[in-house]
Amino acid sequence: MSENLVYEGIIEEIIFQNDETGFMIANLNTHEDYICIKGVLPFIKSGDRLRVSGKLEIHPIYGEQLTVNYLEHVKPKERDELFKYLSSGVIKGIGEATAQLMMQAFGEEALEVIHENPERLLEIPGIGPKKLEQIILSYKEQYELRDFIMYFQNLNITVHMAMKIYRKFGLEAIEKIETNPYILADEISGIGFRFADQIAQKMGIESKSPFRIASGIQYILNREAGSGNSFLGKKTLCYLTERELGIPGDLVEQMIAELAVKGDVQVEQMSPKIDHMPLDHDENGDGFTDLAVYLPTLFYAEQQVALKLVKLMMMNNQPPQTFVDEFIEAYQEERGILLGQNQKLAVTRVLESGVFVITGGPGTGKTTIINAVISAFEILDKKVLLAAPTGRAAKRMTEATQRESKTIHRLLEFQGDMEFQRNDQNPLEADVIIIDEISMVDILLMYRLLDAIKDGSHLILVGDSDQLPSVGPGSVLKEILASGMIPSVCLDEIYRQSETSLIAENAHKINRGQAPILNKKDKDFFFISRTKADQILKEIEMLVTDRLPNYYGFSAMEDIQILAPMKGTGVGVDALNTMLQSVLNPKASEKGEKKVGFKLFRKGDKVMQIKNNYNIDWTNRFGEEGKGVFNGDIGFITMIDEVYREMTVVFDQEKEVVYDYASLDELTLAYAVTVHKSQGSEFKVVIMPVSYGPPMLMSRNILYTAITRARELVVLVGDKKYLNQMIHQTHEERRLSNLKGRIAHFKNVWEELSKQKYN
Ligand SMILES: Nc1ncnc2c1ncn2[C@@H]1O[C@H](COP(=O)(O)OP(=O)(O)OP(=O)(O)O)[C@@H](O)[C@H]1O
Repeated sequence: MSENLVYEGIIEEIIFQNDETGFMIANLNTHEDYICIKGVLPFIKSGDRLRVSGKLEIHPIYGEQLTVNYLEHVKPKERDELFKYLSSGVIKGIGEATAQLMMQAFGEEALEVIHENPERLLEIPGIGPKKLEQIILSYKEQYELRDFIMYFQNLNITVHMAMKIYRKFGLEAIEKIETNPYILADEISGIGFRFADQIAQKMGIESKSPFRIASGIQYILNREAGSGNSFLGKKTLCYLTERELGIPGDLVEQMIAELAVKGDVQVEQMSPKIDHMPLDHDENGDGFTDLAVYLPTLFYAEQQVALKLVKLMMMNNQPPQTFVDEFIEAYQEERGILLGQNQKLAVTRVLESGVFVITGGPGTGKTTIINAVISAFEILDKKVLLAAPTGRAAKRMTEATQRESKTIHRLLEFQGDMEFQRNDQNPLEADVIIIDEISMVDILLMYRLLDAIKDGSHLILVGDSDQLPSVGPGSVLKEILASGMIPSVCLDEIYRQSETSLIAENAHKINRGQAPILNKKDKDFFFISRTKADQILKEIEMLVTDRLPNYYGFSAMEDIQILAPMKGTGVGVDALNTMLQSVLNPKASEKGEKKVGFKLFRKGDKVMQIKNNYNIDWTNRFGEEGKGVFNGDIGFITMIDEVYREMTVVFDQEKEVVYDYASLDELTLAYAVTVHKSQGSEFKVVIMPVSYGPPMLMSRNILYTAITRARELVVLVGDKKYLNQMIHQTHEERRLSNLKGRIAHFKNVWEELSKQKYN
């Protein structure tokens, strides 16, 4: 191993620099020699004097290079050097003439003056208050920000992340973090509690410190929100925090009370009617338990969603019944169809309701009703807007209605960082808003949507309540339906007639607990019996690499999606991805690769974004730019760049996104994905292994969601015993939220108030 070498010199030439990552290659003039240095060297400029240490390595093309592991700025030594430095333009606002005057006025103390008494610069002719401000700012950037980043580098925080911290807190960040490193977890997306905890340990923060406990509680509530829960019972919260932090429970309980007083959590009596974790039951086991603890954002969102739904429901203008009857007649004639009983009811009631929910499985006519409703409102001269939670769902809606449909984020003019241009101050200019795939909308997005809808508008929510719930917290669609307060129609008759398709029919059968029709000649629903994991894997490999592309013409990469109920196990997503990557995109010398933990990415791989990133930039081939890649978006790796430490992914064949290596944890291989992650997407072909797994994941809900993702073909590979198990396992994931209760509460309050008004 080569030893650490130290050099001092002036940066003569910058060969390469990436501002985002801080990575740089430069020539250092040591007066005796030129050394090529490289590494993460943020904010270095030509003319800087540095002391660097690192190891010498031989690059096959560029020869000797020093990989820097430590860097220190050294003040320019000689008068000449100082003048050269000041006049180089490194500090904005100081050019050659000003540098000359500064040297005359302050001599070798010139830099100290900028640093310690910058107002003395006003003595120099040509420097007024405005220029002084510019000089101070640029100097800060040159020196302080550089030291700031070095400070974070020592804590293993990347330049990218350090800049995020700087943008949030400014230079005071260091002081703040030294007082309470957990603010990083609270305030900076991308830094979780565990990482902040490691930093805290490095800094010697005590395990029972109040910051640690407070941050731990917020962490648990956030983690639970990530699994769908809007709140936690206090006992469960105490237990989980105690276990995570390894501290006594009474300290946690005390901190919950303190946080509640400060408004950092919201606490309310838990209703006996809502779901509980086992721990939340009281000793008598009668189900009436202690307190529900919410993160304030979730509490507020739940309250506001309930309130706004009730408001919209209570305020609306009804069209005359004659219009509705005549419209239905005309629509049926125009389309050459006879609407079913429930379909007619849906159209009629949508027109007279402020909020209306249309649910139904595949092929039950949801899109047909959306189209009818749009026509009716347009005849009534109402402005209609359409949206769906994902890009794919919005695209499908556009195709089905021949009208523009946007993602909800776009509709609300998303600005990044959970900021939306459309809100109660600047509501959507529409009389009617129709949202498809509502089962995917979580409570936070629902709140943002409702916030931007004017009182008196019509809101129509369309979806399939048998799909899995949203990835984010809450169970919006199910709770709205369960409240029994918001008008809705469930379409239950299948209209999709097809000689060859069994997908919709089987989906409905499965939903009723009946066995699906399998393996009929010339149909689109197959089951291949294999019992052992390696046989299932082999069969899937053959289908993807040979039979489906060669005999049916499906593209293995674009058309076929493998869905699996779980990640682990012999036929889980991880095992499938390893196998499929090796056969569909094998290693080759010209393909770049990047390993992140256990994950290996290779140029050409199919990948999926696994969390919402509202701030990441994309560009497309038309030069358009935008922000945001969302949980479940699928794309392909087109470039892995070791020098820039970046990976480029193209989503939807057009949106190009560049990922810094530091954010590769937002991606995963996607030859196979979990059924949960596939929600809201559709694929031509779905293949699913059906094998042993935990009962929670071997459920009807998962099977139903998986097969309803397929447009043209479903192939299940596995053991019939487990297929039957899935059809009969109706246990659903339990989510802690109380939208239902709040809707009922606000409706009662509204009715009471209305009565008082008229008495
Ligand atoms: N009353 C009806 N009479 C005849 N055909 C109908 C009727 N309602 C719907 N259809 C037809 O049934 C098919 C499925 O309807 P539609 O696409 O509206 O259902 P969907 O619930 O939106 O389905 P999916 O959710 O699977 O997209 C379409 O071809 C549609 O034209």
